[in-house]
Amino acid sequence: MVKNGAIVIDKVQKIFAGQDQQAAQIEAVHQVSAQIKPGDFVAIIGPSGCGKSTLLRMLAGLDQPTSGTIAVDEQNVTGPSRERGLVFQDSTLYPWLNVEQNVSFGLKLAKQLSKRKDEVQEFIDLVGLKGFEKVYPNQLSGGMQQRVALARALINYPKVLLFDEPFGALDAFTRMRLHDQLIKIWQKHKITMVMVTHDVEEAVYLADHIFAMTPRPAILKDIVDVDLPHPRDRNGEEFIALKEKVLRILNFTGEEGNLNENK
Ligand SMILES: Nc1ncnc2c1ncn2[C@@H]1O[C@H](COP(=O)(O)OP(=O)(O)OP(=O)(O)O)[C@@H](O)[C@H]1O
Repeated sequence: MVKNGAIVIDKVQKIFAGQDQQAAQIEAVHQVSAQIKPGDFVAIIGPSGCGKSTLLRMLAGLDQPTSGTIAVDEQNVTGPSRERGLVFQDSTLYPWLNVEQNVSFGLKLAKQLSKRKDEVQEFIDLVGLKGFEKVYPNQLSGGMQQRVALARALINYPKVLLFDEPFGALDAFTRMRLHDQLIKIWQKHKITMVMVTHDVEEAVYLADHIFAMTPRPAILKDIVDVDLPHPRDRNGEEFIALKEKVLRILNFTGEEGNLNENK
């Protein structure tokens, strides 16, 4: 199978209507243009409420730009597609289905389960959940639930995987383990990854390119390239210098409230 996953974002703007006629419109994303090459890992970082999730939702096809276009492999994104997998912070697993059933749910809907049953186990193994096939979501830790969500997205062989703070609710130790697992999966499957995160260290640890956004409306302020081999040393000089560079671009001075909602 030919895997691409090239993304072209062209002058994308998103304006939300106010709640009623008197309420002001909200411009969440302003004229963002960028190109993401197949197999790149991009992190989108910016202040809370700046418009990161809105941009990601438009990449997913869950929202449409007010103006501008987004294309994946030269096809305009007009709605959700199995070729663009999604993993959110609170990935909702079906509580009445066990791990195996959650991962295979999409295959069952597409009537492909009997043909591709072996792959269900393959992806459960890939995310490190061997032995947990019959366990239900309420018996899993948050990190394990996120890995089920990842396996569920991966089984569709997406060209692009979109993440909205997938590890935001996890403790630091679990998050670091999942970072390493995700990098291995990314290297094996060569999927284009786009991850919204608040965490500068997470961005520098995972991404090839970091899109630094301004406070709302999100404008692409700068792109920081991270040219360090994996696995990256979080305490390495270059790593720390890159973290500082991103923080400088985001104008983070260390003062309280600096990375919080701006308006
Ligand atoms: N459906 C909507 N209708 C109206 N306004 C919206 C809608 N979705 C988002 N917004 C507004 O757009 C702005 C950007 O929101 P968005 O969720 O994209 O920010 P974010 O950068 O992802 O924030 P955070 O990091 O806190 O999750 C916010 O002011 C938000 O209130």
